[in-house]
Amino acid sequence: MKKIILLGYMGCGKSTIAQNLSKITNIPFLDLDKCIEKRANLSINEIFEQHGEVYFRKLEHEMFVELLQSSENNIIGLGGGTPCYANNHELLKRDDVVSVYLKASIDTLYSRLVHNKSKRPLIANMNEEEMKEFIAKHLFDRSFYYNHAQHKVSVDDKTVEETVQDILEILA
Ligand SMILES: Nc1ncnc2c1ncn2[C@@H]1O[C@H](COP(=O)(O)OP(=O)(O)OP(=O)(O)O)[C@@H](O)[C@H]1O
Ligand SMILES: O=C(O)C1=C[C@@H](O)[C@@H](O)[C@H](O)C1
Ligand SMILES: [Mg+2]
Repeated sequence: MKKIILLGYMGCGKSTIAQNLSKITNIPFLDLDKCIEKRANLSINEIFEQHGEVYFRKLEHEMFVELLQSSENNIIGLGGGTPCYANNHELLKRDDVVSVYLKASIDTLYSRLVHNKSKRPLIANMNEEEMKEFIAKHLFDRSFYYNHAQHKVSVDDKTVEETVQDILEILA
């Protein structure tokens, strides 16, 4: 069975959707951010603060490659930036994976992130106006990489269950 990779911008629902998909399919879920935190014994925020983003991106790439190398069946939820560094986007095209971009609009992302930004170091210190502009520009830059996924699922105005159903149809 192929590994299932969920990707997309911060707050698009990778962790939430992957957990629910995992319950239905009985395929174990691995969250790349959580794997990195465990390996470094630090939170994502602490890694950024103590070692900087470049160090984080290196760890992120190594951990992603390691997860892909394991023979276990998994659903892997990537970090929001994973496809955009270290040529990770090329790994989304591999024959032994099914990669799905959870595509969310700027408004959807903003409304999900605005009250829930403290654990996300890239936006933690922004006010609401700064955040909206940041998301718009950042999403534009990152879309090139996200679009390397094999499949795209729009998550706007959908419940968790509806998005999970869309992914099950891709996997069928
Ligand atoms: N229909 C929905 N689908 C997914 N998440 C939703 C939905 N409606 C609300 N949410 C909320 O949006 C947030 C999505 O956050 P989640 O941590 O799953 O995103 P993420 O893509 O993993 O972000 P990050 O890249 O920062 O890890 C959660 O708080 C979740 O409860
Ligand atoms: O979008 C990003 O670059 C990030 C998203 C999170 O999942 C974490 O991987 C980290 O906060 C960086
Ligand atoms: Mg997540």
